[in-house]
Amino acid sequence: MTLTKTVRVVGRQLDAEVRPPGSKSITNRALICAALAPGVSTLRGALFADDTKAMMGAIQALGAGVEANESEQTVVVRGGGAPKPGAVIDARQSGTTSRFVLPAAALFGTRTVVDGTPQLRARPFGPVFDALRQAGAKVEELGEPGFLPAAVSGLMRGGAVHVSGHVSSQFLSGLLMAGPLLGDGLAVSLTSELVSVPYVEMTKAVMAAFGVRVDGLAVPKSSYQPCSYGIEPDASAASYFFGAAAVAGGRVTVRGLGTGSLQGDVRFADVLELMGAAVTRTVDAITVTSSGRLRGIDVDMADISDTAQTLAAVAVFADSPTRVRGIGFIRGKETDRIGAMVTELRRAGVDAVEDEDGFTIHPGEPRPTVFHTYEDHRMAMSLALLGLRVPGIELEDPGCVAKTYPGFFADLESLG
Ligand SMILES: O=C(O)C1=C[C@@H](OP(=O)(O)O)[C@@H](O)[C@H](O)C1
Ligand SMILES: C=C(OP(=O)(O)O)C(=O)O
Repeated sequence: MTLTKTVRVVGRQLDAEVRPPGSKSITNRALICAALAPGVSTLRGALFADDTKAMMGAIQALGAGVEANESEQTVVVRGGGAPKPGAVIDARQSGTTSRFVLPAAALFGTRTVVDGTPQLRARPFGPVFDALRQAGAKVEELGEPGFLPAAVSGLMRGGAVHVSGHVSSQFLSGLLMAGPLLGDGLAVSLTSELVSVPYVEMTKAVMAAFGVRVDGLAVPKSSYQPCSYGIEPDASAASYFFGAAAVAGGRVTVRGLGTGSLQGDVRFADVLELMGAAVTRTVDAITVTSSGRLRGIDVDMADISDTAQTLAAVAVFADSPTRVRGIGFIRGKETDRIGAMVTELRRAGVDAVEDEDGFTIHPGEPRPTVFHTYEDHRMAMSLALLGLRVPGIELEDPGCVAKTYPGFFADLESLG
């Protein structure tokens, strides 16, 4: 029998504050930069979840010392080491870990194997393999061509490389982070339009905190400096709490995220504003207030696609259809997120339509449903929002949220 989680309906207007755990994306960038910085760095406010534990294991395999203190949310990293011959990295389910660690591993010339779960093995890696070869590395594709597992070896020299942008921005971010340690530096050109653009700005900002400058997409040869680095809460995680205010009505404040955030996904609050919610922002908090009455919108989410499923759940309760565009590439994430979301909403009786580059959600009254979650944390966290308003919503395999947010259901229940 599958273990399920029943979501409790919120019977009154919300009035709550929450501080989600640290950003997955910033934690995994800071771990890579700290591993490449000779000396001791301290990361504060780090995320402890499956994806970041995968990265902690990965940088240890690359020779870094890692002292993690989960209750304090700190990670002390001794950087500047090197992998031992025969190193094997298990990136688990984590796209960021695998795509960031491949270029970093190729800096050492030691043969290193990178692999992950069957789900990660089904996600695309061809663009980073090609780019590493252009920079002088040897890449062995040990399974299906273009997919994990793979082994990198041979010393990369760097120089000019071309990489596609339309599949994932993580290829570009991973290359940039390895760039300063290459003999010839690195100058990347994109061969197709970049998705998830704010994540590349985040990459540059974290590199800058560790003393490395990026000019456009060129990284001159330089070196990382160890530092003490504070990590803000996860903005994709925050989208579920903003969504909760929109769905249940009332007010939710997310602490620790504000006008200076490094994360594009804070813009999910702007999307709810377009739907009729009120949003206030300070340097340290974002508050979403809603009457629960929402209008449908037409929106491009190519920059903030991790929040597209959150919007799909919210859009069910709007008074007109919502069309989301620009996110065809999310079919290659933990699951085909467009197909999965449309399938599940339709199972609940909602008129949801799959488009090539997104979906359209028509207003509806979902019926009690046990939702499949497709081993995708964002399917579980998004569909949970329906349960705040509709009785009888259950989620299969609720433990899948551990990929980025092990305490999600406790925090959701803390809202009221
Ligand atoms: O660089 C990052 O930290 C991420 C980039 C995005 O992926 P894509 O660039 O593949 O869209 C996002 O979906 C992922 O959760 C984290
Ligand atoms: C797509 C995601 O993760 P990743 O690509 O890092 O596995 C996500 O967290 O939604």
